[in-house]
Amino acid sequence: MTRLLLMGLVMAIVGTAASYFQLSRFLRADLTASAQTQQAALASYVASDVDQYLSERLSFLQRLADSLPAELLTRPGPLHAWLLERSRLSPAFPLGLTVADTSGQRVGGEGALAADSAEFRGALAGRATFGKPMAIGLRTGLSVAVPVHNSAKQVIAVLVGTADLSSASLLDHLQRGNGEQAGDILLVSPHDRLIVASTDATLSLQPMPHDRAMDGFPGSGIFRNAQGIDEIASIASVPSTGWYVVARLPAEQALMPVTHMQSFILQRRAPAMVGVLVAIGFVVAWLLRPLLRAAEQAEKMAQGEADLAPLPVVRNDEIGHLTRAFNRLLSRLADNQAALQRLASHDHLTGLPNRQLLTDRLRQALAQAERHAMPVSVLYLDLDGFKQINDTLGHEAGDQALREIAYRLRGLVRPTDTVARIGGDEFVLLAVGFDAPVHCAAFRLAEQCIAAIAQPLSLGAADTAIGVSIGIAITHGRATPDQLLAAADKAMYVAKQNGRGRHAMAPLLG
Ligand SMILES: Nc1nc2c(ncn2[C@@H]2O[C@H](COP(=O)(O)OP(=O)(O)OP(=O)(O)O)[C@@H](O)[C@H]2O)c(=O)[nH]1
Repeated sequence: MTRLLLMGLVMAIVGTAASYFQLSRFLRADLTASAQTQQAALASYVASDVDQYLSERLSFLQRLADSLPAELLTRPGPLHAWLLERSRLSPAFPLGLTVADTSGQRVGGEGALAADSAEFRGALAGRATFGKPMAIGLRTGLSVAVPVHNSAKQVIAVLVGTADLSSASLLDHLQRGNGEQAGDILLVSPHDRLIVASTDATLSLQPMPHDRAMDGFPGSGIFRNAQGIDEIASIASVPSTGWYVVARLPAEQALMPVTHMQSFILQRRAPAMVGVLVAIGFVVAWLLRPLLRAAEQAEKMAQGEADLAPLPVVRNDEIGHLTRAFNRLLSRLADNQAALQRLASHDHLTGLPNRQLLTDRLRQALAQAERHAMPVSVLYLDLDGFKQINDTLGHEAGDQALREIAYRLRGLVRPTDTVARIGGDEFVLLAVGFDAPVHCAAFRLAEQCIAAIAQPLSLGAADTAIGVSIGIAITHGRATPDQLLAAADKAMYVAKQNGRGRHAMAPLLG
């Protein structure tokens, strides 16, 4: 039963472990794929939003440059007023609008201006150019420079607008895209190796860390970041600036349902498993109880502590079948035992009790005789001239003669008396409860024996006659079996010496 329970336990553990690992793997793959899709959509949405935000500002600035009256370039006051007026009309460049001549000298307006900056040089070369994001106070500023042309399409000045990248509108885009989920979105300038903006404000304008996502790996995947944490990240580019947007989410966060499912399995399945095991234990114990009882009973029988008796058949199942088969085996064993006992206590030729059984019966008879003051008589018979039958007619005929004589002797006594064969041609009759006078009754029985044995025996072709000498011994119980038999044997010798075919009486024993 312990082995069955152990087997059940192992099966339950293996089943739970298999479902634990299979479900975890399946759920992990599923969640990773859906998180990657989600991050990819988010990154490209934010990237196109940022691109639109910057393109709008660029084209607005270019329109402004194109509408700038050339004569204002020589009149700083009115130019300044013109720029202030445009700033008021549009919040696109809250951190300043500045006009510089081709040597980089500010002509009017306010805000960042650097004659050696890439954007200034780009604009001088006739290209609208984005500058490097920079901190302006607590804000993140981005300078955009566009050329101002004269009617001959020559660059006569540069208009620089400084947009606010930390402005609510840009962050709104990022935060709205980020939604409820943890993780963050970064706007990265690979050229400047700089984080331009992030939903995590502390990362804004920080140097770009070195990891695969940040290095511009296109598409989506699971990456290990600079802190050694696995992230599900997607990258989408912002074409107008060459920047890109990284939408990233800690893998642990994305795979939270896997952790929940695992703890659910461990917390719910473990008690259920214990319950199932207890139930299995009870059922197995109920099923095996008859078998255990039968085994116990059989063990007692084997040890000799209980009699060989059929086991009760409790149920009509396999165990009942086994119990019935065991009972049949038991019955055969009892038969064999009885046959063995009979062989040990009976003469195999005539079927009469042998000397051992005669001695037992004598002991019982003597004990009873002593208690009830009853006489016990023993007649010791030895055939006369039996050897001659063997010698003349053969051993087989001798056997037949012995069987016939045994049969005749049995017919002379009561069922409670004993006729035993104790030697080759020696028989003993044990008779109890003769009427008084006992010796007369014993004589009568002896004469009946002599007469019965004298009857011709049909052995082979001719009838044969045989005689018998009989010694009689009588006691009232105060002799041992051996003493009684020895006395009867001695008397039988007297009968032989007196001429055979007769009986003689031993002196009365106590
Ligand atoms: N056929 C047969 N003969 C047996 C068996 N057991 C013993 N005998 C023979 O019985 C004979 C008994 O010997 P005895 O008692 O000396 O023979 P007996 O001729 O009766 O001699 P007395 O008693 O002096 O008359 C022997 O020849 C044994 O071989 C048996 O089981 N079958």
